[in-house]
Amino acid sequence: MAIPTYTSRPKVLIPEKVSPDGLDLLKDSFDVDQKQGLSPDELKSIIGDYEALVVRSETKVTADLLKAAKKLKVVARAGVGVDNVDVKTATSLGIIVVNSPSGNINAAAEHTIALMMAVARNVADASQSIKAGKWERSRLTGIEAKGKTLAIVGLGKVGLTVARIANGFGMHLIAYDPYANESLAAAASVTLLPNLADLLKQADFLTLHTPLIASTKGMISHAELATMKPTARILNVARGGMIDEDALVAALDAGTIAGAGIDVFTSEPPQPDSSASRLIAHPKVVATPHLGASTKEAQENVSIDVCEQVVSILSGALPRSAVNAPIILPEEYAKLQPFVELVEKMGSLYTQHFASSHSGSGSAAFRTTFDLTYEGALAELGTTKPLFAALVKGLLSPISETANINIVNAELVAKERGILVNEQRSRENVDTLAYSSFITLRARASRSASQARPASSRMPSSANTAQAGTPASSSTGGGGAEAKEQIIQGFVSANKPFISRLDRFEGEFVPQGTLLICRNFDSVGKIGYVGNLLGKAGVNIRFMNVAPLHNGAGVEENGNGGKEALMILGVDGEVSESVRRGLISEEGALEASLVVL
Ligand SMILES: NC(=O)C1=CN([C@@H]2O[C@H](COP(=O)(O)OP(=O)(O)OC[C@H]3O[C@@H](n4cnc5c(N)ncnc54)[C@H](O)[C@@H]3O)[C@@H](O)[C@H]2O)C=CC1
Ligand SMILES: O=C(O)C(=O)COP(=O)(O)O
Repeated sequence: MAIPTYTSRPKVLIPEKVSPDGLDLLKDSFDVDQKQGLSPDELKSIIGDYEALVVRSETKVTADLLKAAKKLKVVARAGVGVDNVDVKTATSLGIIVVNSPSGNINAAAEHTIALMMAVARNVADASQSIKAGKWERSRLTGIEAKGKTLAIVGLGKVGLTVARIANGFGMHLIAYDPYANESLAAAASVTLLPNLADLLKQADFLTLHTPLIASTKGMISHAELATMKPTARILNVARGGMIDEDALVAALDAGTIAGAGIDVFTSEPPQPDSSASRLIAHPKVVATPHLGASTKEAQENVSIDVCEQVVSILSGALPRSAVNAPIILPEEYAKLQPFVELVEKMGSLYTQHFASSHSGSGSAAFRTTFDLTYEGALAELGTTKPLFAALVKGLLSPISETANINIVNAELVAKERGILVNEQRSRENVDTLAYSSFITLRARASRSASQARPASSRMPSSANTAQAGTPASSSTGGGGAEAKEQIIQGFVSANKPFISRLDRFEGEFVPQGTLLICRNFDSVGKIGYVGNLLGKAGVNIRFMNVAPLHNGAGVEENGNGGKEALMILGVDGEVSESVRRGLISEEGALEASLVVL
């Protein structure tokens, strides 16, 4: 991701109660709007103004909402579960979803223990009874945790923390989790069982700590409850949909389950007459309104955790806990950042300079294969995902409105557009060059004669290379019908990207601003001719570089012995199509293309 540029301060929307500790981190650089109680329609109507959205579990971040969020770069979930976020749609739109995977673990585990003890000792019932002026010691006799079997489904972060606390109570601990870490389980004195059925039979207390996913949705229903001891008590501080609420109410009514402590429901807040409401109302149930993460400490943790990540993302850096993006170590990303800019420029230069000869943007009919070779120190890097994303972004940004391409969606977008990229690492040539790393982009477009198109079709308007009567096979931009290899090479020096080779021509230039790239025979008067014409058109030349042929490759000479070269002009002011065309003449250039980088 290149560092984003904003015309005004980016805006962050907080539609739920999030601890101010994290929000303070945002306020220095961003406009932070806290707007609680918005309806889905109200949220949708304003989301288009925001670069970041920070939510907890109440806000439903649907596909509909995300599609209306034209500027959104990040959805930050101040908590663990992202089941209220349509991560798939966010991914396809290039929106990063981050969460706080460990900020509220302890709070959720302690709340589970609180519910377990409340259910074991009838705490809620006893409290209501005494407040009503009763003194019911006999009816409210409870059971002890010590010596009982606590059965844990999902031995992840919360499940293990519950196990460690329960171990101190002298409970017997068993768990079912096909993906659990065996040594962590053993260290917490938990015996892992191979299946759920065995676990359910032995449970005095059953507690659920998995995410709500296809394999856990409705995992405890009539059949499962029927296999449990009638004295068993059930706890759920994970997600509502994992227990069939109607089945649990029926088992509590029938006395085949003794009690339950429930924090999470299928509808939150519960709709009147819903299965969630019936469960909450049941006398054998201790219910809390999704309070697992609601401690001062946990809210501070998750708020700071996700707000730091929002700051990173909006500043062009990588988050540490992205749900839908590969994690890259910050130090590795820092090394890559200047090359990210270079590769994006190379991609954009390719599309603008070469695309007129074959659709470099990789439409279905013009499949182009790109080889990106990283040489030198870059060859040692662990990941090159940001470079891949930068190439896809660079290739497409001159011709597509969907500029929001990043490491989250680059692969998907490339696949959709038929862009094939092979990445290679090489240590060749390093010692012969002054800079320690450089990158070569080779593009091979293959198309059949039947796929040849009129010059105007699928052409980016800026990809305006034209030619002046020389053999097409030796051009740098426009070309004949045959598939050819095009090369762009670049390097970074003092954190600044440079292009060092453009096809058969070698010469350094900074890929920045508006450039006129002219191919011509290097002979007296050319520069004067071009300069004069641009001057008359009010176009100021900022710099000019001449790039001769690379290693004498494909030398062509005009009748007067003039060799081919590229003239690269950095210009200020608008270069009209007629001015560009005017550069192409006997006295001027053979080709001229205008690129904006
Ligand atoms: N009520 C609340 O306020 C809170 C609820 N939570 C919820 O608690 C749950 C657990 O959170 P963490 O422990 O942080 O997650 P985690 O990802 O660390 O652990 C989940 C565990 O479930 C296991 N698992 C996955 N599929 C399974 C299956 N089919 N059968 C058995 N085990 C399976 C995984 O292997 C993993 O070990 C999540 O649903 C989270 O949203 C977390 C914090 C607060
Ligand atoms: O972190 C989680 O998964 C939670 O369920 C906490 O939800 P909350 O942020 O309290 O709405």
